[in-house]
Amino acid sequence: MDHEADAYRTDLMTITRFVLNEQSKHPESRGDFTILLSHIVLGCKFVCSAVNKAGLAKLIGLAGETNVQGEEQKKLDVLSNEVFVKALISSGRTSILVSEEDEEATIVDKSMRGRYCVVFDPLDGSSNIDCGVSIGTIFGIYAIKDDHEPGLDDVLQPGKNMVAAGYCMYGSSCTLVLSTGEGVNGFTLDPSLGEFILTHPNIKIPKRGKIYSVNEGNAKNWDGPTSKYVEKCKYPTDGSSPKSLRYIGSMVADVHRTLLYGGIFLYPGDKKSPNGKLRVLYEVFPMSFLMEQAGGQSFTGTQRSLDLVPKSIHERSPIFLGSYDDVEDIKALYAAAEK
Ligand SMILES: O=P(O)(O)OC[C@H]1O[C@](O)(COP(=O)(O)O)[C@@H](O)[C@@H]1O
Ligand SMILES: [Mg+2]
Ligand SMILES: [Mg+2]
Repeated sequence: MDHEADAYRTDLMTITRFVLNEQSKHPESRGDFTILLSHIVLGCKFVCSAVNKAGLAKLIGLAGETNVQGEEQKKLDVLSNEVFVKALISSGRTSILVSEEDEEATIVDKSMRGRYCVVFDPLDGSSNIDCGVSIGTIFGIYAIKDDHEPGLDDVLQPGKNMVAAGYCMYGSSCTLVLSTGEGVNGFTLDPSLGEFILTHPNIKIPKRGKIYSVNEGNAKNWDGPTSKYVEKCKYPTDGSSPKSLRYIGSMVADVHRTLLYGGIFLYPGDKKSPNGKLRVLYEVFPMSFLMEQAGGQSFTGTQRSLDLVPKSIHERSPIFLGSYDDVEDIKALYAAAEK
């Protein structure tokens, strides 16, 4: 194909086309999910544009201060939350929303209700915003039964009941990774088209990886199995090479690298925080769902992460996720510690 023709390619698989194709495999589908997803995609594009302008925004006023027009500058995580709440409600396809930024779940007004509940972290890794490191949005979707008054029970469900999960990473490019329970696919935003294009079809995580990813500054408070595991990453006793350490401190970016290159990401519980830091509903579950769909595993230190049944919407859990064989190793250490 010559250059000119290449510039006008219309056979590109956009995310909308991709989801419509998936929808056509399910004749009973009413298209609600496709509409919901198109609203999530719009939210991601909006936040991506705001993140790209974050440095410039300081020229007209710092977050929390007033700009030259006398308007208050919103912090990016507050702004992102508003964007997603509005996008999700206006889709007319949601009944309950749970956001990291809102203490209570939002029950959608009767007139706008639909068949889905969305749990989300509107801006993950927000402490990294000011230094330009990759950050992201994480989301998980549950379906609710028709003619059902929505309540917390609809979202306090094990992660294995999710019908879809994904994240969008605002990095050197804007990448949306999605699973509807039939594998994992990655889409990159083409800024000139304003469309997410399928660039990473059918992502499979390598069975074993060469990288471990953890905040080692917490090591003095770790339990035995986590300490032993990290020690083995650095000083393997089976003749294998030591693993490399990579830790960005943005879950989306650390998990994205783990998904593509393999290895393990861990945020364990420790003496100070027995349940770790990451939130079950909108961090642990969506990422665990994607990891399993890509052939990897996710473990809490006691069980498969997706089997957890959360009791409250902002509950936390330790998490160990990544390549199948690497997670097997940490599972074996926890099993041995129980004996
Ligand atoms: O700084 P720490 O303790 O290593 O924690 C890093 C983790 O905290 C988070 O930033 C928490 O997410 P939020 O920014 O959404 O609160 C994760 O993205 C990341 O994995
Ligand atoms: Mg987060
Ligand atoms: Mg957040």
